[in-house]
Amino acid sequence: MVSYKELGLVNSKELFKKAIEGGYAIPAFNFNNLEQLQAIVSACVETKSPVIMQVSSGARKYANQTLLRYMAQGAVEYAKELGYEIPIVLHLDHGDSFELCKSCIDSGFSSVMIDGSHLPYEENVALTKKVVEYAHAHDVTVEGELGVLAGVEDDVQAEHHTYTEPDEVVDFVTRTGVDSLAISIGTSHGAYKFTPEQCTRDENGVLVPPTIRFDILEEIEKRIPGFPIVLHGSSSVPQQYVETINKYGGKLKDSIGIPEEWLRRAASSAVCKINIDSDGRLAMTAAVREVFAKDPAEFDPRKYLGPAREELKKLYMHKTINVLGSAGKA
Ligand SMILES: O=C(CO)COP(=O)(O)O
Ligand SMILES: O=C[C@H](O)COP(=O)(O)O
Ligand SMILES: [Zn+2]
Ligand SMILES: [Zn+2]
Repeated sequence: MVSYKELGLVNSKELFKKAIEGGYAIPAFNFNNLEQLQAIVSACVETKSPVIMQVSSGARKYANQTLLRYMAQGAVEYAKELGYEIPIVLHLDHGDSFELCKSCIDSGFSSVMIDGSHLPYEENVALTKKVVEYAHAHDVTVEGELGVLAGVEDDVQAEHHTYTEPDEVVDFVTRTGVDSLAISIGTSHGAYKFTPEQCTRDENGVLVPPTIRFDILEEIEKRIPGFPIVLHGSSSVPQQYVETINKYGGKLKDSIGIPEEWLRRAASSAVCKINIDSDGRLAMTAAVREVFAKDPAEFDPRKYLGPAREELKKLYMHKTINVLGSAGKA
């Protein structure tokens, strides 16, 4: 049993409070390996941004929960070495059971998500409340979810969005005691958020997706003013990465994300945590493919993971400065 406090990590409470007051959002970046961790920390130190480093079920399977926890502990020291102390939250992304949340809390996570959004409402309330009781006894913050995002979410595949029902949010947050609420307003996980048929084209022929449901976000904000809202599925799928990947042998078709202006708009409201994973995957893949295409004789992993890490750092700096507004807030 180890408390995150001994590891120099923080929970999300203060960060969310400041983010709502300041009209910006805290980045929540997923990590699975060393290069991603280095990119996250160095980007956020350089831009002086607080950060949430999150661990998905895929990451736990790939890299091992214990190793990832030690890496996050190392991140705190690494930031100091780089010359600036930033608040770092270690968060469980899409936790699916009480046992998993408990094991993360017991091993030093400072924040957990319990995603009961696929369950019937009363079961979601009961499960979330149980996690909150355990987490709060350890000063760990909890994110719950209402509404289901379309697309693949962990092992659950939903064909259509089930938008968050604004009428449910007051009951859910008061009965569960959650610290933040993830909502479904039309974003989705992965690099294929919209089909080209759902989009229109602007004067340059660039695909513009249909809008997300800001009206639902506004309704939710009216019901629970000042309560921290979380947006999942918030990658923008930068087209330059898609082009680079396809130029160097990749086959990504019709990859469309959430325009960054929309995320800026969300960040200036009660949305105070924005989850970005796919954009990082695209940045790394583009960089690796470019090295492989230009220098097929290369076989030192540092020679392709190094450029991937650099590209990822650039992407994350851009997100904190130009999209979320969290730069300078640490
Ligand atoms: O929501 C996410 C992680 O929980 C990530 O979303 P993206 O797939 O849009 O990056
Ligand atoms: O929400 C999903 C995240 O993007 C992580 O997905 P993953 O389980 O494939 O790591
Ligand atoms: Zn969910
Ligand atoms: Zn998610």
